[in-house]
Amino acid sequence: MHEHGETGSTPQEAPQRKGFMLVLSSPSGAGKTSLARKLLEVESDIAPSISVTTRSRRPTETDGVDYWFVTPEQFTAMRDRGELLEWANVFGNLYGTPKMPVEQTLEAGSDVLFDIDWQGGAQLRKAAPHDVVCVFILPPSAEALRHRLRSRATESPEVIEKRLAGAPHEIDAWQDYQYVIVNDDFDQSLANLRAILRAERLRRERQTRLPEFVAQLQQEL
Ligand SMILES: Nc1ncnc2c1ncn2[C@@H]1O[C@H](COP(=O)(O)OP(=O)(O)OP(=O)(O)O)[C@@H](O)[C@H]1O
Ligand SMILES: Nc1nc2c(ncn2[C@@H]2O[C@H](COP(=O)(O)O)[C@@H](O)[C@H]2O)c(=O)[nH]1
Repeated sequence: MHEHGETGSTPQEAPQRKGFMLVLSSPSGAGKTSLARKLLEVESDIAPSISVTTRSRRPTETDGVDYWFVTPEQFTAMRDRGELLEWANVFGNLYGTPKMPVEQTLEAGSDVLFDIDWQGGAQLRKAAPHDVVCVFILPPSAEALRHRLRSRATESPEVIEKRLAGAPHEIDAWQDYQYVIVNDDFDQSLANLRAILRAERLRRERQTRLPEFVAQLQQEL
């Protein structure tokens, strides 16, 4: 039975949330970018962190949407000015997270979604252990990973083989992540990711108005 409004008491303001950082990492080609894109389409109150990178832009990518594409000099200058929340060298290119947009989104009470490697995940966990939720995405098999990376064909065959060769080492990080999703069926993986997001939003410590709400509730009873 829906009891709301039946007592005649004044409806109270809904408790508000504290935003958190949702980090997706995986070996290259496991599907984290596809899952991240879809999650942003179907969920609200979550914004992507747009990284800066020195990697060349793929034809399918847009500057300022997928990444901010910068020169090594621009990257180093940003890093040295302390403008990056984390950064790493991944497969010979530099990648980093601009600090200010993340801080602004969190302060506004929304969540931030990161598609970053294990080195970045470790740096964020160290900087803000209570505000980071880490999800590791695994491929269902070695063959599936090879197939996904090769058929995506966004890199040269040499770079694809380099990324595949690095996969066992990247996978080593899986035990540092709170959640693990084996990305076999895409829709199921998305549903699991949405379940994580929903549950993490309900954590007591993220519902910032709960103490007042509960105190008022107890007073009125
Ligand atoms: N569950 C899935 N089943 C089949 N194909 C998938 C699945 N998830 C993603 N893919 C495909 O696998 C390829 C790699 O996915 P994606 O680019 O999202 O990987 P990634 O983890 O972000 O890789 P990278 O780290 O290299 O950026 C894409 O072509 C994508 O469409
Ligand atoms: N530590 C960081 N890693 C990042 C960041 N942005 C992306 N990445 C990771 O790099 C690899 C390769 O990405 P690709 O787009 O070239 O395929 C992948 O694991 C990304 O998650 C970042 O800002 N920091």
